[in-house]
Amino acid sequence: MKLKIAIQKSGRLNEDSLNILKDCGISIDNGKDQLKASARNFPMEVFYLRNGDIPQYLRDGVVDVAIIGENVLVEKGEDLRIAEKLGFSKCRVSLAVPKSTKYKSIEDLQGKRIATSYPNTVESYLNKKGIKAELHIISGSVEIAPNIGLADAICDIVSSGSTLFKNNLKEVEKILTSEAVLAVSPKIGSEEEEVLAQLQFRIRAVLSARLSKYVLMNVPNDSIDKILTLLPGMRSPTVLPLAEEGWSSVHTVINKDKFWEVIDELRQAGAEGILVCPIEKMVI
Ligand SMILES: Nc1ncnc2c1ncn2[C@@H]1O[C@H](COP(=O)(O)OP(=O)(O)OP(=O)(O)O)[C@@H](O)[C@H]1O
Ligand SMILES: O=P(O)(O)OC[C@H]1O[C@H](OP(=O)(O)OP(=O)(O)O)[C@H](O)[C@@H]1O
Ligand SMILES: [Mg+2]
Repeated sequence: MKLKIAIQKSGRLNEDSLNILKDCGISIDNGKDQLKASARNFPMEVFYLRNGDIPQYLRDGVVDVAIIGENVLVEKGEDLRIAEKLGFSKCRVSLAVPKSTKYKSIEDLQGKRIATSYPNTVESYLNKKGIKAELHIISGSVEIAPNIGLADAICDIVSSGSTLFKNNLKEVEKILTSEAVLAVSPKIGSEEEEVLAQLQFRIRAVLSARLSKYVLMNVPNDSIDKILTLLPGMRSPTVLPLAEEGWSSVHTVINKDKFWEVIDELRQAGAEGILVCPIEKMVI
């Protein structure tokens, strides 16, 4: 028995999906043109598929789990269960109009033409707002549509906003936010569920580690109390005496973003020789 997992064959999610499996200690025979590969050291079989086809494969039980953009689930797989959010490929799905359009509210889209690759997502958003519009479904390069007279507005993925900017468009409504997720087939068997639980355990250890840093610093003993109040997110830091009298080494795990917020205060409080190290795995 093997857990069948789908990942995107090529595109935005492919590399990060393979990386997270690798960080989970799972090595996959990497045949570039293969559509299916086996893991060497974990009961898993990998299927390389188009992101957009994955919800149907999950529903049919062709695969047990998949790494997929949350936005695709909203569009085509609202019935499917999300087991884990994976923290990469963060983006949003938004409505945008030409910069020159005077836009006050969603009412301005009443009766307008909207180009999109995500018709269900747009349709349900507009329905909720009581707006009727004409949808033009296109599969790519959506942002070009207003410039060639095909549409008055678009709905597509936005990340940095540079594609909108280059096409003279402005974002006017944020419909949803998305990131890569691990989605589960409703037909998954009980043995496969057990493997999935092992996989999730590993994924959580990898994701926690990615968010954290191991920090070490030398601190004069009379500053230890002050330093400990500055270090957020720790339960119990380790304090060890240095060979030099009157000094200690303080070790702790810290959220990687928090570190920059407190670095100046740590130094002012007397911390020296601060080391920030990556953590490979973290089991909480
Ligand atoms: N610019 C972006 N920044 C961050 N994430 C993105 C961006 N564009 C797309 N994504 C996310 O990556 C997923 C895959 O996008 P990509 O463009 O590679 O494939 P696709 O054309 O949607 O799918 P398919 O595999 O069916 O061809 C999207 O569903 C979305 O969740
Ligand atoms: O806000 P930005 O950072 O510019 O990202 C948004 C763009 O990224 C995606 O396209 P992608 O590059 O995947 O090309 P595609 O249309 O061929 O899928 C998406 O469809 C947007 O066009
Ligand atoms: Mg794309």
